[in-house]
Amino acid sequence: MIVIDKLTKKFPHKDKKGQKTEKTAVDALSLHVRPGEVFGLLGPNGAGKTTTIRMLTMQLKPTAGKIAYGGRDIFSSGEAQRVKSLIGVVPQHVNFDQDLTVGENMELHARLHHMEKRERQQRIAELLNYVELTEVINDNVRRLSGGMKRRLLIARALIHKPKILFMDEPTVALDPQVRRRIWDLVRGLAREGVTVFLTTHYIEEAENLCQRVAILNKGKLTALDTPENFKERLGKFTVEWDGSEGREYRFFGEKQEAAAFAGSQEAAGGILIRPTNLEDVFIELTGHKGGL
Ligand SMILES: Nc1ncnc2c1ncn2[C@@H]1O[C@H](COP(=O)(O)OP(=O)(O)OP(=O)(O)O)[C@@H](O)[C@H]1O
Repeated sequence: MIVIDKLTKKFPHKDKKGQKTEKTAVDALSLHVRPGEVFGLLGPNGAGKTTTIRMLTMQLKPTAGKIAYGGRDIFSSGEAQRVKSLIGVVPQHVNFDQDLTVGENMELHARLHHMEKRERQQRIAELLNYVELTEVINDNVRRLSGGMKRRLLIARALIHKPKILFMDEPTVALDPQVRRRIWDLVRGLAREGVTVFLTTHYIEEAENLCQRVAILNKGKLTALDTPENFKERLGKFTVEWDGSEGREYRFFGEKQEAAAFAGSQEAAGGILIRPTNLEDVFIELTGHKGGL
């Protein structure tokens, strides 16, 4: 179980006049993630997602608050090694050793985890097979496509069989086909009992992949629920039409209510009744359009 309690990060900041002040990137965030869950942290740019992941992966110390895995505070003394073996990290930006091959990059990471030679070789072969990169084991990492690099990042993060996998924007800038392949990999991991904590600003990703989603806005937890419950709470049916300032939206619990409302708006252009999606929820809660 991941327990996050009033987690806060403030950075030194200079205001417009050049005066020293502080910027709160993460503001008293509290939530739990269950073992084996795929949990999504969704939010617009600058919401504090990366800062949260960096604290969860011990790359950054919180200003206040607590993080515990299996009931133990990750920042208490003597915990670093336990946490390192418990977690795997897929960073937002590719950070391979550019002069090495795919296999050598994996090998380097396995050595960092003090794995023995035979175990290393076996695990590297198994993982490259899992992410379908066996054929490029001897290629320099520079030669990989964006999607292949992402899959290699995932394989590398799994080298020591972590119980919790953190993924920061795992499919950013990938085409939809590659994105779906990565989603399949994540689902497979969850089936094997790995807890996956991911950040994304792709609504579709959260909706398709995550059992529960937390919406972060300006560092604060705005809402937390399953994608289904979010949609149900807003109203499962959406009526949208061309208003005076762009598209307008109304949400309804029952299809008949939506149809009756749409009927009463006959004069409006482009009227449409459709199922509510997580993007509608996101816009209602944050005022931002997602996926940008
Ligand atoms: N090292 C830092 N020093 C100062 N401010 C920072 C630092 N890192 C992040 N911030 C600020 O904290 C806020 C949250 O940033 P963060 O990168 O966590 O957001 P994000 O939700 O991951 O955004 P994106 O989707 O753009 O990656 C932003 O206002 C950012 O400018």
